[in-house]
Amino acid sequence: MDGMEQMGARGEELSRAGRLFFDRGWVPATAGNFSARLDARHMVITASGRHKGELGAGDFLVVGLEDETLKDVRPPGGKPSAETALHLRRYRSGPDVGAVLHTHSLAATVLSRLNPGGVVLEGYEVLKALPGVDSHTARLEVPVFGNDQDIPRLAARVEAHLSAHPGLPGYLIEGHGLYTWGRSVAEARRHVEAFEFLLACELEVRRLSR
Ligand SMILES: CSCCC(=O)C(=O)COP(=O)(O)O
Ligand SMILES: [Zn+2]
Repeated sequence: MDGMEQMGARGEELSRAGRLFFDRGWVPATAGNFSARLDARHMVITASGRHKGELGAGDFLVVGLEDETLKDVRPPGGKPSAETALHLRRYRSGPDVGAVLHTHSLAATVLSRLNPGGVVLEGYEVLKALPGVDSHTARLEVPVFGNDQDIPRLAARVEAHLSAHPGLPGYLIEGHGLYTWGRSVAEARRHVEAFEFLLACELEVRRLSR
């Protein structure tokens, strides 16, 4: 597959994920952003401000992973996601990161506000959909980072934590949403589905236990 075909194929996968996530209520309004690795030096990412349930071929841009220059802007003049630095830093952490997905569900937003020190998920069978988890008895502490409009500064904080805690499959930003990733768009999408299910369960358990 040449570069253009790669971009089209990854864009199509990301658009399908966007439609699913919008239908589930995980990317309201223009919230969320999605990216996929094209090769060792490039990623494709959603343009800023686009409706993630209605993405088409003109809603993606190619960005260099090392120098961050825009390689292909369609339509010309489009700007990459405001949260591009959070994606770039994930790809730079290693070749196993093939896609990065960010959602803004109600559960992720509310739980991250209630638990700024981290959200603990344990006792759920669906935890096994996440990498490195082989039993419902596992205890996953999902870190919560304070929100920040300075995205490169936020990305630096996130990556410092992730490199000190290798194997973490995702994180939350307080009052904002979920970031997760995978080796492919399909794998990252599975991680979004698992996290969103687990976070919704956790919110419901807490609500019913009051
Ligand atoms: C409308 S939500 C505020 C911005 C945001 O958090 C987000 O995920 C979408 O930003 P983008 O620039 O990627 O459209
Ligand atoms: Zn966001």
